[in-house]
Amino acid sequence: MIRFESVSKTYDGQRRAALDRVNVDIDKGEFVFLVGASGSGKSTFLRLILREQRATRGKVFVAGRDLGKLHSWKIPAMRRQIGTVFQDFRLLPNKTVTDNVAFALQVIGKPQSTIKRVVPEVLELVGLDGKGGRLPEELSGGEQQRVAIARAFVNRPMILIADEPTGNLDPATSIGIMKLLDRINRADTTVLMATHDSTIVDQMRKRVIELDDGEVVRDQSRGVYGYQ
Ligand SMILES: Nc1ncnc2c1ncn2[C@@H]1O[C@H](COP(=O)(O)OP(=O)(O)OP(=O)(O)O)[C@@H](O)[C@H]1O
Repeated sequence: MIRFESVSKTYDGQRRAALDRVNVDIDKGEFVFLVGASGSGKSTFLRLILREQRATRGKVFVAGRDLGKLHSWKIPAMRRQIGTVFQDFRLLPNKTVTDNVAFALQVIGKPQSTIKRVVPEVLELVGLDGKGGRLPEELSGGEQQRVAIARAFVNRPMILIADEPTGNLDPATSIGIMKLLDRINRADTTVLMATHDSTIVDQMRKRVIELDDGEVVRDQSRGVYGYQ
């Protein structure tokens, strides 16, 4: 589903590579934690998958497509297959929960009848039924993150990328969010999550890929946050 073949990325004007000859193969339906110190290259790794950045050397494949050869007009369609969730939720503050989720479908041209049917379904899936009429500011942080996950998942993407999704949440709320991501993963969505949350990584026992200074220094199935 995601394949990095000897991928290096050096940002313009930088001497050090943000990613250095990275080889990674992630299968459909896997759940993968991406860990590493600040500046180790996690966000760069995620940006390459979204084609927000291009590899300086090597090849990145998503769903069999070589992103280096992807025409720029094909990028939006490729990105539609990837849901994204961030630490800071990134909801539209003046839109209700329902409208935040519906908007994701409107922009890709889904008919109103589909939107009316699908949005309540996904809100129920994330545990927000009955809260569709609220504004983001009327929700807790955990609930706001559930809206963001609903929005990322409503189009049933093949891949869900989560960049520090529990970074702003307390431990109990974080567990709820992880249960939700686990459920989404069980529905055959490949989940890739960058995190500093060692408790979560240690509890979940999923595959762990660790970056250090742009290099993969560990790739462990059923791993923990740090070395054992
Ligand atoms: N747009 C950019 N231009 C130049 N250098 C960059 C850019 N983005 C990141 N870098 C550099 O690339 C390296 C990797 O950064 P990256 O953001 O991928 O790390 P990270 O692991 O996601 O860090 P964090 O956990 O703090 O989010 C760092 O040295 C950073 O300074």
